[in-house]
Amino acid sequence: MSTLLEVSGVSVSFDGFRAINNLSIQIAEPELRAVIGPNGAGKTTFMDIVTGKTKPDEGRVIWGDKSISLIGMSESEIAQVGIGRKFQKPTVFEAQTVQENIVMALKNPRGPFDLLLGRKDADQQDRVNAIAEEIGLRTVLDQPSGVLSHGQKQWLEIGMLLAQDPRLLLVDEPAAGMTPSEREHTTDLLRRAAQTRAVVVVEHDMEFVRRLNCKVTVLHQGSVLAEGSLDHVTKNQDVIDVYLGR
Ligand SMILES: Nc1ncnc2c1ncn2[C@@H]1O[C@H](COP(=O)(O)OP(=O)(O)OP(=O)(O)O)[C@@H](O)[C@H]1O
Repeated sequence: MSTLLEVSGVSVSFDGFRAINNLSIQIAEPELRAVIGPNGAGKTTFMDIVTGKTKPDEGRVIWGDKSISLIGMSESEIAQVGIGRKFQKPTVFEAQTVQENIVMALKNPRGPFDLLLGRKDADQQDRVNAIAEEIGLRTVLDQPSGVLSHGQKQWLEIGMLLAQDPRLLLVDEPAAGMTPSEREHTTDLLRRAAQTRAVVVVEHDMEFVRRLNCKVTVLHQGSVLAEGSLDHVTKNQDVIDVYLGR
């Protein structure tokens, strides 16, 4: 396991308010990490900084084996180095089938060179099938995405991100609005995805975080308040005071 992402001493202020305050977080590859914390702790802003949406006032964001700085890179450049982000609301193309949605998202869809080189449609279909299998939507590949349940749409969007083959996947509150069995499927899916890549999940639902069974980072006022196993951080008195005890 080596460090994939190193956020170090990062601060950012909005109109004089320090939303992120000397934040340092390291994510390994592969790793599954949960980020929790009270409203306004800076969880979304942390993801905004990693994806280039928000530029920090100070600090370093270092990526990959070559230790490149993500600061100064555009959002699309950052996506291209291998960082995918799933927002809370699913944004699948509802009129398109599950199959078509996954094909559209594939990193290297079949192009003119495939024809020249004699690569077959079957390669692409194998990839679509593998992703559909991984997200549990193999049996609904031909259905329009609009008819899927909320949970299925979330999985499809995760599948579309996996089709991009990211090295780091950032996932914002995946369990929101899901039924208990959909949550269970989602934890299994994320745990599987994190066997070969880094997956960072922001989530408020403690039962969901427990099922993820991974290292947890607790943010508070833009800094790391505690880090370790869920049992370790939930015993921390500061965490109880600012988050769990409320
Ligand atoms: N663009 C912005 N302009 C001004 N203030 C902002 C902006 N983005 C975030 N903030 C403030 O920064 C702080 C951290 O916000 P952030 O959304 O990162 O917290 P969060 O931990 O994701 O909260 P939640 O759990 O409610 O989603 C909040 O006080 C928020 O109001």
